[in-house]
Amino acid sequence: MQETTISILGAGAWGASLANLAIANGNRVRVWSRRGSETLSAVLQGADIVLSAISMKGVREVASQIQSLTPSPETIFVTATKGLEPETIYTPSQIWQSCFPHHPVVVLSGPNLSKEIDQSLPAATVVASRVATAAATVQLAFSSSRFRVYTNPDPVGVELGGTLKNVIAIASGVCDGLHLGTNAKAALVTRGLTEMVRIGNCWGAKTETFYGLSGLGDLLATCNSPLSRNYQVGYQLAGGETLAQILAKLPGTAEGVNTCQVLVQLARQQNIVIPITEQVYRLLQGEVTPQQALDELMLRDIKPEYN
Ligand SMILES: NC(=O)C1=CN([C@@H]2O[C@H](COP(=O)(O)OP(=O)(O)OC[C@H]3O[C@@H](n4cnc5c(N)ncnc54)[C@H](OP(=O)(O)O)[C@@H]3O)[C@@H](O)[C@H]2O)C=CC1
Ligand SMILES: O=C(CO)COP(=O)(O)O
Repeated sequence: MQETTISILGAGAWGASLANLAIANGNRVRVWSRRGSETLSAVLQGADIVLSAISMKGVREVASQIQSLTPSPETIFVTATKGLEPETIYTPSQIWQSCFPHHPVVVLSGPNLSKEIDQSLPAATVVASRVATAAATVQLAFSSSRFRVYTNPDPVGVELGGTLKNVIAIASGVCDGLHLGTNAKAALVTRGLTEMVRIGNCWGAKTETFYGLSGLGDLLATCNSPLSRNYQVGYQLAGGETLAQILAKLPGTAEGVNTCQVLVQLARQQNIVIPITEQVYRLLQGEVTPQQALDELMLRDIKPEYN
């Protein structure tokens, strides 16, 4: 296998898992963390691929720092973050691309609960870019018998699948926490996917992308797994804990909490109908109880399934 030099930014759960996958494939891998001893400049030296697994709140800051280091024009930037920037409503790949307009940017996203990947359980993911050769390079660097990597030409669609499903995963945690049953869960996930497509189309994402691994695939994984931090937030809200209590003890980042706020702001500006996301927002704000949110959704005006 061709040896590639990969610099991974962020030594959280997902950064560490991706580093291990890349090392196992024989790549030269360096990991940067703001808490570590190595400088960003040293870790980026000679990198063919710079992969960011930084949580949303740190992406802009780190991308700006790298701008001043003028990386080689061949460097491929890969983003594995699943969130939205509140001030600009940019996705992480849009931030990277705006900071590095002449570099290829690749999105890596899929049903990839890091704890399962750390146990070497099989998983699949998607690497998406407008630059097909860049996606192929990343595919080759990460593909193995336990991690199957597909390419895709719709980066924003792939990225939004991973980002938008986090809000539905919170709702799914509530659904299971209230013991609403399998029919309710199926309805929630299916109508959640409809909301994801509706929002995604505003960004110009392709509808079909949401029916792939990075959309439906990741939706199924996170809506059905207690390993998902977003699911855990919903489950614990259903148990009567406050958001502040839950976040204080949550292991790592639940991006869906901030994503939900950004989506509601966008939907209100652009008249997009996203009732599940609206109810998750109201629940996170403490404006409704889980039972009230459920009643609001069930008692909406009756309508055709598609319109
Ligand atoms: N865990 C998973 O299963 C998966 C996670 N993701 C996505 O990957 C992203 C990271 O998730 P995860 O690793 O689980 O989260 P963690 O909370 O475990 O790690 C977040 C990482 O981001 C770093 N970070 C945050 N803010 C800054 C900043 N301002 N400057 C530098 N570094 C910063 C943290 O550094 P520090 O430790 O110093 O705070 C940490 O290394 C999220 O967007 C998540 O949705 C995607 C797929 C799977
Ligand atoms: O995105 C993920 C799996 O694909 C991880 O989900 P959580 O961030 O909810 O843990």
